[in-house]
Amino acid sequence: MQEKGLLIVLSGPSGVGKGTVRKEVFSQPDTAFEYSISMTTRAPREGEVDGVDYFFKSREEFEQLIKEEKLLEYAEFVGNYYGTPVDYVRQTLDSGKDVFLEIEVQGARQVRKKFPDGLFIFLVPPSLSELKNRIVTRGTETEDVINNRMNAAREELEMMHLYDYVVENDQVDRAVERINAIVIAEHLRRERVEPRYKRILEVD
Ligand SMILES: Nc1ncnc2c1ncn2[C@@H]1O[C@H](COP(=O)(O)OP(=O)(O)OP(=O)(O)O)[C@@H](O)[C@H]1O
Ligand SMILES: Nc1nc2c(ncn2[C@@H]2O[C@H](COP(=O)(O)O)[C@@H](O)[C@H]2O)c(=O)[nH]1
Repeated sequence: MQEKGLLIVLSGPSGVGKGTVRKEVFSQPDTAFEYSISMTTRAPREGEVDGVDYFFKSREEFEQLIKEEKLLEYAEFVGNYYGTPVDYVRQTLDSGKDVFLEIEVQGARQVRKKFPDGLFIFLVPPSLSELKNRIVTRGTETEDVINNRMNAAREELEMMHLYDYVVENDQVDRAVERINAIVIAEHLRRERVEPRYKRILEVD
């Protein structure tokens, strides 16, 4: 029987660098994870592409997806819906590949209930002031939205004890190294060799 893949959930407060770290993980040529593209009702930011960054949906379309139980989890975050397509995640895990979700904390809690054996990683900033600095510097949010996201961040940081690992995003490359090391260790703990390392065991 095909061994199932590992569900890896990267979460943390808005602006901590989840998207940046995730993009760096996926820019590595030997990455062994499949990224699950989320659905959202948020308007695309400059440069964002439908089907690459998100599947952009109207509120009506999103609520229909909820009704049809097409989402593994969903949450309303600072006025917009975000959710993970369930069929993609289940099919990819069943094919033996690891799936990587980058989602906020309410959604991560829902996933934990459905996938208690998933690997849950919480990304933290070096400090709250650095977190604010990162959201402000990104330049994508209005002052009101920044304040709402900072208020949400304080509550979200209190959830870090619910995760398997906490990773500080002081520098992107260091955070990526830590995440890769955690995934390798988790595969070994579960007595599986991560697919990208199987070649080392191949006999010449
Ligand atoms: N280690 C880091 N050091 C300095 N700046 C960083 C670091 N990681 C990310 N950033 C910057 O912080 C800003 C926020 O990063 P990013 O958009 O990846 O955060 P996020 O957690 O995905 O946010 P959101 O949850 O709002 O989508 C970006 O401008 C990014 O370039
Ligand atoms: N619960 C979910 N949260 C998600 C999903 N996809 C992204 N996100 C998170 O939403 C916030 C805001 O994202 P932004 O792109 O508007 O800055 C951020 O924390 C994302 O990680 C999802 O499918 N489910």
